[in-house]
Amino acid sequence: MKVIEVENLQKTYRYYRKSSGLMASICNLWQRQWEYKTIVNDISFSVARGEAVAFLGPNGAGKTTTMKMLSGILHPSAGEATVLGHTPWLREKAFKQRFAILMGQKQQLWPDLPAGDSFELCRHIYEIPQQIYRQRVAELSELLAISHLLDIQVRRLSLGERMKMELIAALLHGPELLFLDEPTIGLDFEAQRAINSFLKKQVAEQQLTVILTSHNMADITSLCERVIVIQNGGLIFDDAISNLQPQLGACRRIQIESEQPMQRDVLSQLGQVLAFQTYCAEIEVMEYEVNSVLQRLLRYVDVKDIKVMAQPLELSLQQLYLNARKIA
Ligand SMILES: Nc1ncnc2c1ncn2[C@@H]1O[C@H](COP(=O)(O)OP(=O)(O)OP(=O)(O)O)[C@@H](O)[C@H]1O
Repeated sequence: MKVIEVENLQKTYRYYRKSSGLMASICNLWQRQWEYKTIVNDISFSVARGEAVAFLGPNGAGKTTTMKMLSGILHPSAGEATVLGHTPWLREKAFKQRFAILMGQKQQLWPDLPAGDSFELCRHIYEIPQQIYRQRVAELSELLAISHLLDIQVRRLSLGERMKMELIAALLHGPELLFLDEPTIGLDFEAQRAINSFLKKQVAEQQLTVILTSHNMADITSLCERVIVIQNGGLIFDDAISNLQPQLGACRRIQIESEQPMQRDVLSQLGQVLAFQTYCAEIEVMEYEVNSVLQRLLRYVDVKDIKVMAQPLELSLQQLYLNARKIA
């Protein structure tokens, strides 16, 4: 069953440029020079129930704008979208009951109230039956290990604790679809891990559908198997993460530790030298060359230890952005 279906979605903003100074401000009241900027350009994709999809792209690519359209915050300029069987921008009550949006940069809980009070407010807004509400708060706060903090004002919580509270608030009404925009921004490694493993459990056990936007590769690899990439508002990739590298011509990194001093020249004949110190180095080679490079390495270098690693995801993405720019 499809939870999201998007066809030729487009968003163009109309805005005017304003020169600085009082005179320019006065002139602007009569004479405005309108400009148009297409932020999301004709994108189409669909997402099935229970899928966790990473929605990626460089800064300003149009990710948040797309999420805002799919959650009904923004009206598109053209195109169609059906989310959980609803047209999102009609903002029907039945639709609002079935999804949640969580933005790491925006605080949705009342800072002066304890999170528990804000949850009560959510209970009233979403008309959650008392028993189900109590059960969910207990379950979710226990899973995130913050049951003891429910009575503390939100502004007194750490960033990680606040984010966990925000997650509970988003999940209280049992949404089937969750839009996550940079959920772990600014969080330390431990808090990131706790939130990611919690989300993974929700996806696996509750068949929660997740659309995740993040610049943190750990969020993406721990939760999503599929990735949609947009650049300059256009869709440039939609496939399994594991297919991102093959499409680009996958690279491998070889880390070498040597018993004897190594020669940089020798290594540069085998691959691209990424790091070099006398006794350890890292080179990058194409995946299909790995076997022959390893054989030659063992011949020329007195190897103490050797590690072959996949290219980091962020590099694959960078390469994808570059390739798309060249084609455009
Ligand atoms: N109201 C607006 N009027 C004009 N341009 C806008 C408006 N809102 C957003 N933009 C522009 O739309 C572009 C895309 O913004 P958006 O927030 O969707 O990007 P993003 O992919 O989420 O980026 P980031 O990764 O930096 O969060 C940006 O260049 C931004 O300046």
